[in-house]
Amino acid sequence: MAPGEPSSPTFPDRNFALSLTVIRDSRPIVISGPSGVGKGTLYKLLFQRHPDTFTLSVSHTTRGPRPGEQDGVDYHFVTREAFLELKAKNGFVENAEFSGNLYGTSKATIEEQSAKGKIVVLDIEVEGVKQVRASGFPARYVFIAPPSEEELEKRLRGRGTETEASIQKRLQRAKAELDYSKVPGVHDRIIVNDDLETAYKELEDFVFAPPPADA
Ligand SMILES: Nc1ncnc2c1ncn2[C@@H]1O[C@H](COP(=O)(O)OP(=O)(O)OP(=O)(O)O)[C@@H](O)[C@H]1O
Repeated sequence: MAPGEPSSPTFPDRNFALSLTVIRDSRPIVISGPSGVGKGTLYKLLFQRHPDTFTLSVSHTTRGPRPGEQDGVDYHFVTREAFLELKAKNGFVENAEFSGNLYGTSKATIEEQSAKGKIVVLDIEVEGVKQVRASGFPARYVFIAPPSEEELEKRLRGRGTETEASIQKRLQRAKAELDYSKVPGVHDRIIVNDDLETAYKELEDFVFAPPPADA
């Protein structure tokens, strides 16, 4: 190029180009799928490659904070009484009890996080997905499926975070989750997480797609 000649912008890669894309559909994104399928891996990549665009929803819980956990960052830590009061006021899009503790995603939290200009991502279980759908709260739904049950088991074992009993419980639950994912109209997109980069690109394309006319 001759000195003084105007330069045309060139993008080093597609990720950089996409990171400049303004997201057109601002509804929260509900990600579900069996434990160990790679949901966290996929949305962490999305957050990393598009800084300041997304935020993970902060749940309410009645369990006590673990060392290092911060109120308002990891969870909103509340008393059982406060949780039930909010639930009575229809303040949750979804809630559930696990091991004697209550967990839920509040409408106010999603609205506050959205008001900061971020796209809120919810990582929730199938029962939660059903509740968000039933609540009528506007959202889009993506299900992450494993290439096979064998591969799911391999990933759960490979992660090294679960006991044998926990692995069996998660695999059992995975069967019901995979069955539910086949019900027409529940999810807007089903992504098979076989090759990570391929699955990531599918997620990225879904997330940056314009809203449908009826959304
Ligand atoms: N496409 C892939 N190919 C191979 N391994 C993968 C792939 N995606 C994720 N993994 C691995 O699978 C394991 C489970 O992934 P991850 O923890 O993201 O699952 P998850 O769906 O978020 O699970 P949970 O619901 O229990 O939090 C991790 O060790 C991760 O590195």
